[in-house]
Amino acid sequence: MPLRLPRVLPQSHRIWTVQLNTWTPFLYPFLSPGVAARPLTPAQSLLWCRTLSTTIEQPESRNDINLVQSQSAEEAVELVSVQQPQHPHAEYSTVPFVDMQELTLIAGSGGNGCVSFLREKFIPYGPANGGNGGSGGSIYVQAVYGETSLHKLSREGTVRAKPGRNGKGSSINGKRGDDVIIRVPVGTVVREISRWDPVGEELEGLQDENVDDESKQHNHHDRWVHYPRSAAENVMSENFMATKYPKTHHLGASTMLGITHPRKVYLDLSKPTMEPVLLVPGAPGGLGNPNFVTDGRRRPKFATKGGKGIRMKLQLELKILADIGLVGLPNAGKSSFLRAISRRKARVGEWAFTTLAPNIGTIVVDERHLPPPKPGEMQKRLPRFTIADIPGLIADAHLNKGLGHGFLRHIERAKALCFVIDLSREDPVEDLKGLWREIKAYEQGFSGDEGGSSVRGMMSEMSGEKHSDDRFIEPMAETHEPKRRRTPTTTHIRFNEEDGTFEYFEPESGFVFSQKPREEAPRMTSKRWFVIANKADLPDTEGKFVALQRHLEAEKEKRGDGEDIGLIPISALKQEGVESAIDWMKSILGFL
Ligand SMILES: Nc1nc2c(ncn2[C@@H]2O[C@H](COP(=O)(O)OP(=O)(O)OP(=O)(O)O)[C@@H](O)[C@H]2O)c(=O)[nH]1
Ligand SMILES: [Mg+2]
Repeated sequence: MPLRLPRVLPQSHRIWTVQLNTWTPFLYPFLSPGVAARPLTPAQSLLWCRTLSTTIEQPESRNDINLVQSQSAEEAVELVSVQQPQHPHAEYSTVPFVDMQELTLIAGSGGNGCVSFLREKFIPYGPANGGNGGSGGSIYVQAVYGETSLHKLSREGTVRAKPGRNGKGSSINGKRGDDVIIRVPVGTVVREISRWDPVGEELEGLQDENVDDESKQHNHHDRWVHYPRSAAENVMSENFMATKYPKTHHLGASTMLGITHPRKVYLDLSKPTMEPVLLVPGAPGGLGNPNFVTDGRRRPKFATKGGKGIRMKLQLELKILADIGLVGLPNAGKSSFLRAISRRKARVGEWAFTTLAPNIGTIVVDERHLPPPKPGEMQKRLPRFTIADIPGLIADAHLNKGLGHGFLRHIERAKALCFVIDLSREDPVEDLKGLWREIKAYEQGFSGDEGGSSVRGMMSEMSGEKHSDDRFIEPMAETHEPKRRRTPTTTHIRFNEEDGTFEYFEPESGFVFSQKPREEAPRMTSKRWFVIANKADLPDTEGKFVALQRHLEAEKEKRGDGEDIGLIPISALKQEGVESAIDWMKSILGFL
């Protein structure tokens, strides 16, 4: 009878040590060319089975690791190479991550005006009563908590607002087209690339917000109007148009856009926005024939067509907001460290570039148990801070080596940088210097990828600008959905003017939290920073730690401000020393 081998081993019997000479040829034939060509004989298969049944089972906890290690010197040697944690796949977050996205917006076209006359018995030539066309829907953007990536938008490519309906007889005006609100994560920068009038020609004569021109930067907000939704509606309302811009109806949508957005759109949504902010206004509707009645022309037999919706191409760039950013070479143990100090299940692997997208871990500073809120009261949120783990940097990352240094944008606004250094590497001091070189190259906007550099330079120049009305937001909402209501909803998030906090409702838990708005972030090289010397559990790392210590003392001398640069030896794997690392973070962020 042929021997049947189990195809998948049960989880509890995962192999930790194996006798290479018996099963390697079976799984990895290329490792042993002599045996590779031959299939296993039943006797060999039997031997392989027996080997499996006598292997050491995967320990369930770290204590078990120690137990197993202490069994015998020989087994311990074999275990050294395999004692890395094996996290089940289910632990890893699978939410896709997109931090750069281009979008084309198409505002709604206006409905046509109607030609109609009153028809009633005994009134042979009734007056004109054609309704106006409804204006097209506008497109707005709103930054909300609860969104973490631009991936929902990446499915879209083009966002269209609904067109206005045509006017009807009996003076019935056409319905307005529904608006669209694009919801983006807090930390998104919105930048206009180009806009087209409905005929398809690019609009000219628009001035870019140019970083070279310093005077422009300084009073950027004095001259640059970003309309919150209510103001935008006012601007677009018929009365406003009729009184201030009587010819707008005839000039069409591009004139309207020229009024609402005289310059290219540049929005730095580093805080939640109270109201959706206007990106492109819907085109005005056409006028019905009563608008053209004059003394000499009592019964005009014409009306105007609605304007065509304007198009705008945008670039959205997400810069995740975290209080502390982890910077390190691949494999330094950044994700292991994040795992050790927070509940974030970041993927850990013994190969470079395990992390391909940023992970954010949250640390609750004070673990007190807060009593549930009394009826009508809000639950206060415990003080907390966030840490961003980004993919590793390698030397010359700014020349697009490895994953490049683009992920640094996610820690650009962090309050402090935490360098994670691997003590098992040859020269940790040189590693630290290399990381600084990359950070400086990033700050100078130097990038191997041509397209990104100027944008990045521009954005880092402009980051930190304040935006006006950031008070009410809706978290956890659909990325964009047609908005039927005309007034913004204010139930989910409220800005508490007294203590300067945002209070917001978390639908899942039913709790209401409050959070302080973020302060301005310092530039990369002027941020506070400290070093975590990881893998201190490995032998022969003391000398390297001392060398690192000397280097930082010399740096402190150079800086001359007398402030210590933190250097904390830890083992992220064994969770040793991580408490001091957390304390250091707390003190930097002002929690201690
Ligand atoms: N001995 C020892 N190994 C560690 C320690 N911390 C992490 N490691 C191992 O180092 C390897 C890399 O760990 P990761 O946390 O994935 O490193 P990373 O810096 O996130 O790597 P990338 O995501 O590739 O940039 C894994 O095999 C870890 O188990 C430690 O304190 N001691
Ligand atoms: Mg990682």
